[in-house]
Amino acid sequence: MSLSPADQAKSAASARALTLVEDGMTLGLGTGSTAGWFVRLLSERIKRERIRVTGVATSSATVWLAEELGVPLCKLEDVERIDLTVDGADEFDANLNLIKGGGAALLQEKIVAAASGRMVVIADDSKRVARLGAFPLPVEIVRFGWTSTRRAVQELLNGMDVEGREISIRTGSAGPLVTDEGHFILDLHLGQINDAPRLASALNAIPGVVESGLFIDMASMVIIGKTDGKTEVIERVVAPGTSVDQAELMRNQDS
Ligand SMILES: O=C(CO)[C@H](O)[C@H](O)COP(=O)(O)O
Repeated sequence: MSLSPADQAKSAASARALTLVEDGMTLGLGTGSTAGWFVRLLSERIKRERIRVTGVATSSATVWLAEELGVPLCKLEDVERIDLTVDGADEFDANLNLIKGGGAALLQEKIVAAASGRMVVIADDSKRVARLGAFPLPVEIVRFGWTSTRRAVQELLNGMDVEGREISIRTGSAGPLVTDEGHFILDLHLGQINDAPRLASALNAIPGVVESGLFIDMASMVIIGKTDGKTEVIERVVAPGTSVDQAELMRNQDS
């Protein structure tokens, strides 16, 4: 079967991430088309090599996919720790900070990533940016009083170093889209975010905001799949959670 260039890139990144998987691991399974590739390749490896791994899914969509492909799952509440999470991203920058949530799964994705020893992002080159923000930033909010929360987010943006300030409510087939956790999503059209850590903290301080799609200092590695099947790895050498200023990043190119 010949793959489209986009799928070639996603599958190359996923195959490289699969080499990090060891027998006996508990794995966080991300959401989206790239993470879907990882789940498919993982299922093939489980069947081929009979490795015993357990997945923790980050969305109902990933639960369905993993179940269909025979990848064993457990709930996050039933495990003490996740060894490795592999997930996609909507944008990543040179500090390995991310925008996630294009697939509306940012809340479970962030909880799973935070519970993981290591978060590895798989992506193609289109997700690499000099500054985060061209992709609308998803912010998950509770439904109660959501228009007040939107106003509070708007007021916050007025004092933030961003390029644009438009906010939209994400819609599904019948009004506002409801996430797996029963919330709404605001999409913040910011163009460019000049201080992502500050914006992430400020958003989380607003009552009614559950989480934003800014993943700051959470990823330890980004694997970039190329359309020719090669990969590039960007790795954070220091432990996740250390400040960006201290983070030294190492690049290595596959041949
Ligand atoms: O954050 C996500 C879902 O909430 C996805 O990881 C992100 O949207 C990337 O998806 P894709 O791999 O399909 O481009």
